[in-house]
Amino acid sequence: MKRCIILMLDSFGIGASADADKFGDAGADTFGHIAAECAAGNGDNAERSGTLQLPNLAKLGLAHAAYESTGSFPAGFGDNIEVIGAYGHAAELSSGKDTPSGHWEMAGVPVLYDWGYFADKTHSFPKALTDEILRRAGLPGFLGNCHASGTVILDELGEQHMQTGLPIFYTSADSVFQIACHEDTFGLDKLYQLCEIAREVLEPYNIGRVIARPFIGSGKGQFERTGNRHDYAVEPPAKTVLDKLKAAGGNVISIGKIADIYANCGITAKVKATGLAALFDATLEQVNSAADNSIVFTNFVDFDSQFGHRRDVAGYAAALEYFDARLPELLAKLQPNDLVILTADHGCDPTWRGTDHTREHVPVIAYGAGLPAGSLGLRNTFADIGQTIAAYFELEPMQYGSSFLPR
Ligand SMILES: O=P(O)(O)O[C@H]1O[C@H](CO)[C@@H](O)[C@H]1O
Ligand SMILES: [Mn+2]
Ligand SMILES: [Mn+2]
Repeated sequence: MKRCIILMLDSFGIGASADADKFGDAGADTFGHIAAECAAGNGDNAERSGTLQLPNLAKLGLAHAAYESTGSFPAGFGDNIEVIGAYGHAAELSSGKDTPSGHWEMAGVPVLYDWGYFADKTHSFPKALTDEILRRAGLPGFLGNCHASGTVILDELGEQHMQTGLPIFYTSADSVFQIACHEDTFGLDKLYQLCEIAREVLEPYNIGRVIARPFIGSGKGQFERTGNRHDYAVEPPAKTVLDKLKAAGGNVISIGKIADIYANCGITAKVKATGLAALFDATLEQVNSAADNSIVFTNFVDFDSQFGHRRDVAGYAAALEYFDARLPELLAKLQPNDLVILTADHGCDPTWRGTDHTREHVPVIAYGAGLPAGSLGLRNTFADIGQTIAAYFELEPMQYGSSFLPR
């Protein structure tokens, strides 16, 4: 029986990579800075306090991977534990530090071209673009037209949106066109239709994702984004290891955002879940039932969207501790030959300036399938994971990456 369980901790970087300076991210370290802030007493909230405690992740090799990435153990972690997993840190080959690039590269397909970006912080979108979207949607105008944090812009423009019915268009340092609309006053279906129009009109602009950002609430300070977020990604530029397993008759079970991020390519089943707890529950359920030749692939988006982009150190720490506490439940469900991979798609250091992603190494933790415990060292591309998965399922090798599975 062969099953691979991929746990993608969205944004959980473990230290700046050699090329981080090109992104303004030299010194960023999502894991290290969260641990340092917690140890300094700056990571307390209603749910947690004090030093960051991740005993189960550390046992798999997470802290050792961070040590090899940065040259020091994160505060509160050390060499005083027996590591049972194979652990490494991987640099990104793709030119961007965005979610699709990180996910596709992990699955064997780095993005070596540049995405289109809306670089201007204000008046971000070309008039011809927004005119065409509005014309096709039959709307008289729009709000926003800037770089923004998706929660801050709701406080700024949410009420005006409810009064006027005009959608909020915004972007960020990522290759994204985001549309925020109220679920009740604008309507969810109308928002999805608008996003589909935008996806079409954006074709020549080479933008990675259009994202529907529905929200609810009555006014400033009350608005909340809902789990009905939907990402409209372009398709990966080549076949990923997911496509290859699907073509070979295997199962690829998406939990959470995975199917959206791969534009449904290589996916055979989709499970929706919102929030860290529900995503973890859904993962356990699928690990219970997944057949031979399956990938169970979960994106834990909250680390990124709720805490990394929100620059919420305590929230990020609490979420990590929650994930860590539940990890033994997953390990207890594994079949003898199952392979667990724990990784991330980029960093999003909550102590860093701004609200964008950070260019970092990601953890490469592999456990099971007869892999010996110990260091996998620096991996030059996230695609080493995809190549490993291809080797595990005895699929034809991917173009990029080297497998770390013992032969
Ligand atoms: O601030 P919010 O809307 O969460 O946006 C974040 O989420 C988007 C997709 O990752 C990026 O554009 C990033 O800036
Ligand atoms: Mn991401
Ligand atoms: Mn993000």
